[in-house]
Amino acid sequence: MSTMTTIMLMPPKATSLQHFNFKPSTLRSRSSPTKSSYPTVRMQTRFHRLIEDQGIVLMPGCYDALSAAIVQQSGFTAGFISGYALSASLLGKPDFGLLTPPEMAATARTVCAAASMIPIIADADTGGGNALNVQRTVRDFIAAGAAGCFLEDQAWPKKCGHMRGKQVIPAEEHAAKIASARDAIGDSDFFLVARTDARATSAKTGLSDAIARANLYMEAGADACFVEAPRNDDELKEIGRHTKGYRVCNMIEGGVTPLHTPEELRAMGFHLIVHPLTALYASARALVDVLKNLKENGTTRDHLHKMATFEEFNQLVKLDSWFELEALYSNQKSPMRVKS
Ligand SMILES: C[C@](O)(C(=O)O)[C@H](CC(=O)O)C(=O)O
Ligand SMILES: [Mg+2]
Repeated sequence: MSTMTTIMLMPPKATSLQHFNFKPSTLRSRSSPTKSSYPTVRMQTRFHRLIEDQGIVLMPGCYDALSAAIVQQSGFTAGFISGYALSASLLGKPDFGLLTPPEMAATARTVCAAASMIPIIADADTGGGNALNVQRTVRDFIAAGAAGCFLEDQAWPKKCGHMRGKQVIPAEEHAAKIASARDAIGDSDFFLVARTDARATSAKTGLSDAIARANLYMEAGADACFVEAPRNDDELKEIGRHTKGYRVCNMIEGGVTPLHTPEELRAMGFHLIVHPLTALYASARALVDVLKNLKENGTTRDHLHKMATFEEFNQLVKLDSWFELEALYSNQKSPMRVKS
C-alpha cells in the first residue's frame, strides 16, 4: 500500500522550491525516513490510481509505435519508453548521453498515440540540462501525451545505469531540478519519478547516499523514487525500508540487480517495476537469427515458424479496422454535411 495518504485535487499555488529546505545539512542529517516537509498538494494521476488499484505495476519498455502497440495488446496496464532502447533503435548507439530530450519527446508522441489506452512513462534522462531545461522537457513530454517521466541525477553526458564510469551532480542541484519539474507539471496528469545513480559512486557509502538522495528528491516534489542499480536482495530490502513514497525497481536482463517477480518485489516494498530492455533484447536476437538464416540460405522458408505470419502481423496493426473505415466512407451515399 502507498505511504501517500492524502491526495488533494488542487495544484500547488506556490512554487515547489518554497516547500523544502535546500541547505546541504538537509541531506546530511537525513539518514532515516522522516515525514515529508513537502505538502501533499498533488493531483492524483493515472499512475497513482494504477498503483492503488493493482498494488504493483509492471511496465515493459518500448522504443517505437509498434513495440508500444504490442505492449498494450499483450495486456499490460502501463508502459515505459526506455532511453537505452530508443538510443539503440533511433540512433543505433549505446545509452551514452547521445540521445536528446527533443528526440525522446518526438518519439513519445507516436508511441503514446499507438498505445493510447495505457499510460506511458518516458525516460527524461537528466532532463537536458539545468532546472530550466527540465521545465521545457517536462512540458514537451506532457504535450506528447506521456503520463510521466524519470529524471536522474547523473552528470551529463550520462551513461546507462548499469555501466561503469557514472558520476552524479550535487544532491541539492538535482532536488532543484525535481522542484522545477513539479512546477512545470502544475495540474497535468503526469507522474514524476526521481532517480538517483549515487549507489554506483562508492561501494561503502553509495547505498546510504542514494537513499538520502531519494528522500530529498521526494521532499522536492517527486511522486516516486528510483534508486538505480542495487546489487543484491539486501540492498533492495534496505531501499524498500528506508525510502519514502512509491518506489521503482529496474529489472535489466544481465544487469547488476537480481531479477524478481512482481510479488517478490512488492514484498520488498516496491510499487512500479520497469523491464526496459526485454522487448529490445528479444527483437534484437530475433533479427540477428533471421538475417543470419537469410544470409546463409538465401531464403527464409525454413525459418517461417519463428516469424510473425502475414495474418498475425496485420492483426497487430489492426488492418481490419482500416478496411472497415474505408468501407464506411466509400459507401457514404448522402453528403456528410448539409450545405447552407
Ligand atoms: C531504465 C533505463 O534508464 C532505460 O533507459 O531504459 C536504463 C536501462 C539500462 O540501464 O539497462 C538504465 O537503467 O539506465
Ligand atoms: Mg535511461
